[in-house]
Amino acid sequence: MKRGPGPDLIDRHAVRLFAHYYRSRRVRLLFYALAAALQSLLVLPILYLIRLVFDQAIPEGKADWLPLLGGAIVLIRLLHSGMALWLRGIVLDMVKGAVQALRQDLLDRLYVLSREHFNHADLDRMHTRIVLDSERFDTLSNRLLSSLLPAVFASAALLGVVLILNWRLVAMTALLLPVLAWTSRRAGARVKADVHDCQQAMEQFSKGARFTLRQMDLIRLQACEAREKIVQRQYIQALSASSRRMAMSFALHGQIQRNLTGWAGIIILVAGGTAVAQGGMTLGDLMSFYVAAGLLNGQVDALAGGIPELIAGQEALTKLHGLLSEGEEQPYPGRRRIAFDGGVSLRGASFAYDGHSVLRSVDLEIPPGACVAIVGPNGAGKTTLLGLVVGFCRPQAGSVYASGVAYDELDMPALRQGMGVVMQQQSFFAGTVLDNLRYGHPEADLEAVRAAARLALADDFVAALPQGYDTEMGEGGALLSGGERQRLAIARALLGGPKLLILDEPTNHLDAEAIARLMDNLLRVPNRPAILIISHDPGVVAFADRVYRLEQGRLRRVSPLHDEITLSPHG
Ligand SMILES: Nc1ncnc2c1ncn2[C@@H]1O[C@H](COP(=O)(O)OP(=O)(O)OP(=O)(O)O)[C@@H](O)[C@H]1O
Repeated sequence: MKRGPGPDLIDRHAVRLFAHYYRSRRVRLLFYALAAALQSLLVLPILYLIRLVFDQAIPEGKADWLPLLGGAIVLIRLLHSGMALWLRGIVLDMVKGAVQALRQDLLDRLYVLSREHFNHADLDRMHTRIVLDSERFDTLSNRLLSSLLPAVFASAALLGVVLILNWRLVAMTALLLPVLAWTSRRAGARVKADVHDCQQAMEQFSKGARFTLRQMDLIRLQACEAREKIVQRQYIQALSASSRRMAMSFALHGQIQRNLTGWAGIIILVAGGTAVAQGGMTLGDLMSFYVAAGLLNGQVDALAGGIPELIAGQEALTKLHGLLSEGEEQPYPGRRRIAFDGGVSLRGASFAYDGHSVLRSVDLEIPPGACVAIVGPNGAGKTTLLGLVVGFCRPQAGSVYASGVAYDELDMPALRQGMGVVMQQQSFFAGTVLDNLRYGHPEADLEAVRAAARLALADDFVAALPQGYDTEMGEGGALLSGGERQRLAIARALLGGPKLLILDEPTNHLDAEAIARLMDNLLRVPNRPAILIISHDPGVVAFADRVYRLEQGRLRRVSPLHDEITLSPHG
């Protein structure tokens, strides 16, 4: 597997993204930091009491002081614990709020991205990032605010204490600092590379598992079970090996830090013990110094031990930054809402996919209430043309208009409320027939749903299903036939009472009699919508008021009875 990123330990995009989600919480954060600092100061009276025990109570034989001093220390520790719990509550509120905001932004971002972006993106990877990396942001935030920030304050307070108690001893232990910094950087770079590899292996594994779940039919039909199992096993092995490597480098990092801070304790014992033996320091001073240094040691351990998690969180944030800032956005950002009458026109519209020209200066008029059919060979660009009408993509030249207003000005989600669309690949989710039909129109009552279903020739077969409209459809509508799905897709498109009905090959699962009945129904829909229909079926095209033929990027109007309507998909 490819090794991870270079030696730069800090990524500024990740830091900025983190700061972004805590900026609005900065007052709370400041309050929390002050409270955490106050909490860390509680160690001072404990150190003072320890000093009293060794410098006065024991040497002066004041045994009755000892329970009192011990009790005072216990009380201060209880106060410390109470504050710790209270601070934890504050941190959790902040962290969960920030994670919620990040997840919201990630999902909101999806609605901004264009259809082309989704067509090109690795959706499984995007899914893994949204779910796992936002969880890593949670872990990172918790670690940073709950343990690292208090550890910084506590370390500062304890450092002050040990400096006051004996700065020479501190200076001696400070000799270890350059070693600490150097090893930390080296070990950190290794941790970063291993974290990167492990997160990539996790994405690959997740992607593989989702492929198996989604493409089981394909795998079986192509007899690829054995091959898939080998590939999945490789992903699992890679994940296992990289997560082991990552855990080992976390452990190595921790051990190096712990050893170095442990050496500091030895220096204190040797140098401090010598000072006491030579009368340069009291035993009480040494004991409180030793306890303070021990506590400082614990805090430094907490700081150093958190570094691997910070690195893992940073990696996650870098990827999330990419998700939030990259990608092609939806083509029409307009806000204007209009009373849409179903009329759409394209004027001089040209469209190319990455330089591959599909539509050339196309003019198309769909008057309100008219039925317009488009025919043409496979790959001519009919679905692309439909994408322009729906506003999924915008022409590189020319414009599209709804009721005479350019799409550039329009609020597209509002405009689409006036459209009913049946794409070639219908979208159904695991849920009941009713859930699927009402998607987008939750207010529709059962009678309205049934009326739409009757027009789409779906009501009879749905009523005959075991649970009628409450029958489960399965993922993608897998529990129904192709023709049944097609009728339901048309019913859903009709449900909102659209002004423009757009149908891309809506009848390829229907027989001639069903097509005739369906077309007849569509033309008798109350408040008849305009209809744009792409079809190779003569039975469909015969119902159209206008027929256009799309070939080699050009759209020509042809007579419905004319020979030019070659309906074969092959031209
Ligand atoms: N998202 C895309 N990115 C790049 N090229 C695309 C994309 N979608 C379609 N194409 C290409 O654009 C051309 C027109 O495709 P389109 O789907 O519009 O044709 P069509 O007339 O609807 O075909 P069919 O009758 O087979 O459904 C084809 O050459 C196709 O390969």
